Amino acid sequence: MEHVQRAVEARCLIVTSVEAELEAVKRGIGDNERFRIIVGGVGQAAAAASTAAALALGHYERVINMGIGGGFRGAADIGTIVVASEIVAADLGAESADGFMLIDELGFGSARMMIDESASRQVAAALNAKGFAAAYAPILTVSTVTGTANTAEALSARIPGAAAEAMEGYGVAAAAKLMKVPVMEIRGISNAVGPRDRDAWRIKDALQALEAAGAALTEVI
Ligand SMILES: O=C(O)c1cccc(C(=O)CC[C@H]2O[C@@H](n3cnc4c(=O)[nH]cnc43)[C@H](O)[C@@H]2O)c1
Repeated sequence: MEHVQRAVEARCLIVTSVEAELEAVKRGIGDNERFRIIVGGVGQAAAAASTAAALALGHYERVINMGIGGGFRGAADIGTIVVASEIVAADLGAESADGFMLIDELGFGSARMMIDESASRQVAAALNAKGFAAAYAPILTVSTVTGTANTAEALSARIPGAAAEAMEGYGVAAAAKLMKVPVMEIRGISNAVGPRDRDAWRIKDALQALEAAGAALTEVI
């Protein structure tokens, strides 16, 4: 009888913004066919389009948005990792005389995307067990990198407990939701959220954190 050997299908789709992030995650994951990593571009629109296209063309059990991100002071230091407990579109809404209104208040769905809680908690725990500081907390998706203390404070007040911000999570999560696939977001922290100082970004530290997160994924997923 003819023996038919099926190629191992990637079960998990990982979406980064740029090539350097992909390479860092790849170093952590190693030669593991269960994971496929793509560069989805910067910003929610690029990330959503790339993720939706990949999910339409392949079968995946889960999607993970990974990359570097800004950490809120007192919640996530540079070089640490934040695993999202929820993904929040923090600047999607409307301004009013009474303050900012998230899309929930406008009646257009929710700014909050549920994540795969069990797997996310396990990844954070696995990282902490290995000595890498990993918080399990809300990650904000913003269209503009925060560049002032005022905006950092406003975002912290808007979403209590937020530990990090980045620019793609909500877009990836929107595509995953459409395709009914569980989603996660993991960020290696490169900079503090607040007054803009690009020279102070520690990208190497953040990419090393991402590498550790990639390795932890192979133990949990
Ligand atoms: O210059 C490099 O070598 C380099 C290497 C890896 C990544 C980058 C990026 O600039 C990635 C852009 C990506 O970063 C996220 N990000 C990082 N910090 C913040 C922040 O404070 N607020 C919002 N987003 C942040 C974001 O998701 C961008 O897509 C450069």
